[in-house]
Amino acid sequence: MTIQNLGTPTIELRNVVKDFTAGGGFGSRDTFRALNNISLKLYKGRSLALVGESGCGKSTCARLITKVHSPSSGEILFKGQNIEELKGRKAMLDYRGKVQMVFQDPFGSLNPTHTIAHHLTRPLLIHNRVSNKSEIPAKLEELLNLVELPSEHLAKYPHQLSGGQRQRINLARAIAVGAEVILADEPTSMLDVSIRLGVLNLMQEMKEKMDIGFLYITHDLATAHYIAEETAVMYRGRIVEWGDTREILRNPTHPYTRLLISAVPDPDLPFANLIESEPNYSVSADKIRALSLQPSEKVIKVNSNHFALSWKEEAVA
Ligand SMILES: Nc1ncnc2c1ncn2[C@@H]1O[C@H](COP(=O)(O)OP(=O)(O)OP(=O)(O)O)[C@@H](O)[C@H]1O
Repeated sequence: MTIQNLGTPTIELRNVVKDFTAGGGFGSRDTFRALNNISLKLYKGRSLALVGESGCGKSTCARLITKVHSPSSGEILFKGQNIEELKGRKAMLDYRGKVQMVFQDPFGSLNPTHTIAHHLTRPLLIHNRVSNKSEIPAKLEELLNLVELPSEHLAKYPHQLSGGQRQRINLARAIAVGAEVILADEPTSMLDVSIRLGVLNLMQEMKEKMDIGFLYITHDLATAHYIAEETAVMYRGRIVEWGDTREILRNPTHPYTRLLISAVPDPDLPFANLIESEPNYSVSADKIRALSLQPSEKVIKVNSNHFALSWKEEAVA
């Protein structure tokens, strides 16, 4: 499917800027620009990977989408409607049900004193996902089935499950409230390497079978190709390269993306085969970071769905 005929995005960010203000001494106030002119689109049944190192602004994007913060300027649209216009308890409950977050620490978002059944029953009731309480047991079984866990887990407590199983419960909870979009913030980075792929595969299935759209937030470009058709590479509050994930991996164009790829430690990763030329980037990482900071609004079109912000080439040479 080409990007042109995907319909209205479920979530769209248009030229979003986020400034944080910190109180300085003697009443002065410092402003820090965490997001600088961010535009992106998330479609149902597709994934967008938001990739970048710590502090680049990935989680701030998610916090703006979930209305924890408001943008300083720019717009965030849900199915074409500016989310700033969502007012009232019902509209907010509806939006919060449809736009769900899954966090890095699968234990942190579960209450150790409650069973898995309790964790899944509450959202079903709060978001009116069952018309009668008698429907709950079947619904709980269905949810566990969807995330490929045996129904015996319903009676267990979070500490009795593995990290991967707990993350599956968090995904089940998002399904329980009727999520159309899941903002998954480093969802596998605290899991053992051996079970990461299983969770990514489950997200892939949720995307394909339930038409859920994912914003997959990660510092690890190597995992983006598992579930994300598209990728946006962020550096210090800006998206420096974006478009088709395989195109970006095959032909990384912005020096910062090349730096990220050259930092992937494992040459045996399947995605390493996607890079046609060895990204033997001999310039220093500090130099690339410095040049990536130089403001540029000029966009290089690499192909129909692959773009990069321009940079001063002589600064890399
Ligand atoms: N509420 C806040 N007040 C002030 N600064 C903030 C606030 N939230 C985030 N920041 C700053 O904005 C920048 C981006 O933070 P953010 O958490 O979005 O980064 P990130 O890419 O998600 O990093 P990580 O992968 O470490 O979570 C950081 O420099 C952070 O210190």
